[in-house]
Amino acid sequence: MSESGVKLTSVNNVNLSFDMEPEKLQLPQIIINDCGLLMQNDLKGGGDFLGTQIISKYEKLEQRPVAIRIRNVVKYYQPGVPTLDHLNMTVHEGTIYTLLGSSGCGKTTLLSCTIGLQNVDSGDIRVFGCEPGAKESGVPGKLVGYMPQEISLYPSLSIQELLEYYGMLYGMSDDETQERTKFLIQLLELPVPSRRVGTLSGGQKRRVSFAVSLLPDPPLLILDEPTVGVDPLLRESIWDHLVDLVSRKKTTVIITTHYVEEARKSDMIGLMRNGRLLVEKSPQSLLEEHSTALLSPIVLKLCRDDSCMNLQAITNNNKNTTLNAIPNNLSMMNNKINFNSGENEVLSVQRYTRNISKAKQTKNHLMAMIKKNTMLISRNYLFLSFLICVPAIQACLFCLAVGNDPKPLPFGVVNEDVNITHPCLPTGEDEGVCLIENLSCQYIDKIPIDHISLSFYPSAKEAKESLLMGRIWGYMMFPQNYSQNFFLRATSGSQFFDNETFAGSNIIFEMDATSKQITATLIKVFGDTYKSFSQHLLRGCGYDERLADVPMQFLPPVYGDYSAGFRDFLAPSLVLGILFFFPILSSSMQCIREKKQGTLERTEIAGVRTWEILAAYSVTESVIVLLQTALGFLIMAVVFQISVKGSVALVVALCMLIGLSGVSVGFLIGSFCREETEAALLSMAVFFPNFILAGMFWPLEGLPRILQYFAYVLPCTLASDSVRSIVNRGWGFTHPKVWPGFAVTFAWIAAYWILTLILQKITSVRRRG
Ligand SMILES: Nc1ncnc2c1ncn2[C@@H]1O[C@H](COP(=O)(O)OP(=O)(O)OP(=O)(O)O)[C@@H](O)[C@H]1O
Repeated sequence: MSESGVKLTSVNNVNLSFDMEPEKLQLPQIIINDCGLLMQNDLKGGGDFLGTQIISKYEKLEQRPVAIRIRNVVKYYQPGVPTLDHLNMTVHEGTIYTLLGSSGCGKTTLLSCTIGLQNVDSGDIRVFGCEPGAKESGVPGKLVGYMPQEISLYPSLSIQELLEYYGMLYGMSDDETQERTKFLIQLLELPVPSRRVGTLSGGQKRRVSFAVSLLPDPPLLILDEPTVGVDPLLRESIWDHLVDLVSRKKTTVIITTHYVEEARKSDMIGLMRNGRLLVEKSPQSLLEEHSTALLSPIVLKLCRDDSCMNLQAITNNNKNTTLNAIPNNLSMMNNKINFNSGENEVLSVQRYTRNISKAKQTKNHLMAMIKKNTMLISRNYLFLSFLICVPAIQACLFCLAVGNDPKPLPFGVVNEDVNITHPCLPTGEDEGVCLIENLSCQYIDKIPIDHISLSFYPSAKEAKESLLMGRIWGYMMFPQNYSQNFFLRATSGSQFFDNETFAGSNIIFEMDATSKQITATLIKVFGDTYKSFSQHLLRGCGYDERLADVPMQFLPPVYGDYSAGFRDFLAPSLVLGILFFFPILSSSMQCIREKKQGTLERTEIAGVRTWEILAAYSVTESVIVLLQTALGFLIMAVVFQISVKGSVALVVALCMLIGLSGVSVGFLIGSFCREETEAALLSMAVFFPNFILAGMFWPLEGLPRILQYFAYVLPCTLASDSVRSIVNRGWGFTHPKVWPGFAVTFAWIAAYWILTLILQKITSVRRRG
């Protein structure tokens, strides 16, 4: 400004000059400069604004204690392209600091670094004298209210529930929360508090988001574009409220906006461009310096000046220097001028720290999140019932489909022992009668027709053709004179009999053995049939039927039943496997949903730690796992008659532990996946090797030796062994086959938690670094 008036001159063809005294600048003037800048000087309404009263306020402002001090901060997302470029900024206590700047200039990044969500590559940030993110800094935490640019709210909660949730997180009493809610609803003209956030308009959602940041009445408010989508009247009242907060409570506010003129109500304006602060001045001094009543032309001019200076610098430097040596132009100049507030008192965080014990804080956080999780889950009735019933449905389907004897199996018969035109007639029981003719018919008669469906063929050639065509699983052939040969063989005692008799007394089988289960079933059925046929023959002919027995005696089993099927082996571990899988999926999805909708970050900004989030989710998921376990075992007991021989409580405890293990894996997956599909694929990739190798489907002894060692370290192997031991053998916790299942699952949960916390730490350091 020249002594004679306002004279703005800039470089590179931007020539602005007002050759008149300031007091003459009373009438609106429009000046179009060389850069096409439109400037309006309307000091009619702005006269008071530029008065001495305001200037003296600014002078006072600089003497106030410093709430936020940012020095020489550099931050890169991409190497070589600084998002924050040696940025300096000072925010005094009880002031509104407006950050202006074009889209992408780094405002949000600067705010994130200020509240400790991101770290900087170099430089120093102090908030109330502490490094943000440091222990006891209170930032992120209860000292800061942050309104992110995105909505970041739970759509299925009502406004009331949402404010109650954040109230609890911030350790507010119920009365306090109610009072603040009432006030904020009135101030921000929010809809009725029972309205769900998901049903609100974009502008209403933003106001709710604003209300959340104002709720705890923190000493520091960081608001990223709070007035976007808000009508002018409401915008006015929001600003009035901020001004009131600042003057009454000495709240410090940093706000970003694209509505430049809003910034008039702030105490300080910081104009950012390309990661640098071009100017840090009060709106009044800016208006006065540029002799205009509007801020937008000043912002435009400063940006253009900066562009022009950069261009000039590049041109000059092209001649004799490298690009790196280009000075920071306006920002450097401004930084030198404005950042001399080193002597100011720096606010101490102790001033704001309320004496609240760590335990009480953790309790508040846990209670709030458990309540919120319960509300979110219970809101979606359909999904909840699906979640609870799915393991039981899966177990039912498995029990129905797996482990039953395959039947009836089509099988061929070629009987050369009898006249084919007169195949076997039913022999009946003929108990006590020694029938030694048509023995083949007696054998066929003993075959259980519900298991084997017989088809008769005139010759082996035709039966084989049918077998090759896949119409039958095999055929049996009784050779000619089978009855005589068999009788001779059976009655020869210790005498030798010729090879012809031996061969002629065998039933010949030829089969398709591609299915192990079917082949095993057929061999067992035909073996059992032979035994009952022999016993019948021996009995009828006056011999001891025990001669038909294999000379081995099997005592009754100590555990289980010789007739038990595959289902009895599979069912307990199957339920365990399903209870492991579903929590992996649901918790990884929830984690990603919270990340994507920004609510996880918002919860962290409220000072909640990762382990608390994990613990709260574990509690709500445990209730679901409990219901899933109860329903799964109830259906298995009632429908499939699988009884639990041991302690039901022990089975439930192990199932819950496995469910928690699933929740923890889910969180681990959710921590490093960005999309739901990635998480779903990874969940399956984690689950299936576990399911297959953990001896859930097939005995571990069936695995190659080297895989067996590997299988023992998997999370579900010993647990599955344990659950089988409890259900089928009735063993107690102290049995060496039972407690390791609990111990290993517990150890795995601890390992998942540690890994998740480490991962969170790394990602947050990377996010910050
Ligand atoms: N996580 C990230 N990874 C990589 N680049 C990022 C990331 N976040 C922001 N950026 C980039 O950093 C620059 C500054 O972004 P930032 O969000 O801070 O700008 P802004 O001034 O807040 O913009 P707007 O006014 O549009 O919100 C942009 O170029 C943006 O693309």
